[in-house]
Amino acid sequence: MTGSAIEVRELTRLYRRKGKPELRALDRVTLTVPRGEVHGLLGPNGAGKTTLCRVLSTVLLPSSGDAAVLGRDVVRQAEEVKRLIGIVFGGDRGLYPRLTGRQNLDLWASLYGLHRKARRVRVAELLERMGLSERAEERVQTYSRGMKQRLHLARGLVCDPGVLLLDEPTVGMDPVAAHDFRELVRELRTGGHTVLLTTHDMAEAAALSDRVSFLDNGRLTLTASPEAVGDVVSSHERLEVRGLPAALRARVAALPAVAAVTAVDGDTTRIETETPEAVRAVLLLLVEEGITDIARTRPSLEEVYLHLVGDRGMAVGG
Ligand SMILES: Nc1ncnc2c1ncn2[C@@H]1O[C@H](COP(=O)(O)OP(=O)(O)OP(=O)(O)O)[C@@H](O)[C@H]1O
Repeated sequence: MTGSAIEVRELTRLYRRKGKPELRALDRVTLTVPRGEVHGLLGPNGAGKTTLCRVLSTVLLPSSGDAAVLGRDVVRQAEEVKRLIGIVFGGDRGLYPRLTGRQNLDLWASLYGLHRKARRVRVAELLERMGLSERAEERVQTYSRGMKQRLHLARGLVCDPGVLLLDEPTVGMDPVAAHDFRELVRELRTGGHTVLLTTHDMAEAAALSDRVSFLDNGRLTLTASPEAVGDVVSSHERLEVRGLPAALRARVAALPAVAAVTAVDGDTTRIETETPEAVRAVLLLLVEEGITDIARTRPSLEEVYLHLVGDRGMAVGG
């Protein structure tokens, strides 16, 4: 395979389930992430993001297709791949709560075969970088979620990996902790690391990523720069109209490229459109019918994301 950081070709992963048909968690996924890129992998719950991370980190075997990290095949060269990647999961998984922050990192570094002296230096350096030095001698169970997550990131960086897999790293964090964490990811990118960031937070992906991909039901539906995602956003608009009679509501809903017409409250109707022409057509019709109480707004990134993935994406932001 090529010199890309991550190269995935026609990757399929099935899960066998008792008494049910096999579940296709990844369905012929093809993705190339060049070295030094922060790549956002977006998708609703169950889209297959974690499965892809697991295959890349050699924990799960592909059912078919290929995946390589820094040119090493995840199946045939699994041991090499393990040394080239760092994995950071959201939540509490993988930390020992009764050990201190320093002990956790030291343990991890010893698993990577770092000797005592090198370990001490590396662990101190990472604690400092993550802003955890002051609390390093305290048990992890006393840490806030944001601190745990920074410790996770430090753990992922112990072996100075070329490729970092961040799986929902800011899930459950308060906004300040999430902001600080994102700053760290930006620093990593400046330092030349390649990052695959899985998230269902579209705004986070857009803020951090050079490119983003959308995974839905195991299929990769789109890979684009966040700016291009912005184009998707700007082609969607939302009108909020007061006093729209039911008969007129039905006529609006029947116009081409009108995505949704929903009641917001007793008197307000929300009309979502997918093209600039649709906005014009709706406005013309409303004005013709004497309806003038209309507000135009842009949907949030999350809302566009919902459009892309449908109601399977209802857990967005959750
Ligand atoms: N060990 C397993 N056995 C059977 N099905 C599984 C297993 N692990 C995951 N799945 C299923 O595979 C699909 C993809 O799951 P995966 O965890 O990769 O999604 P995800 O995008 O990471 O979701 P989330 O955002 O909820 O973490 C889901 O339908 C899930 O229920």
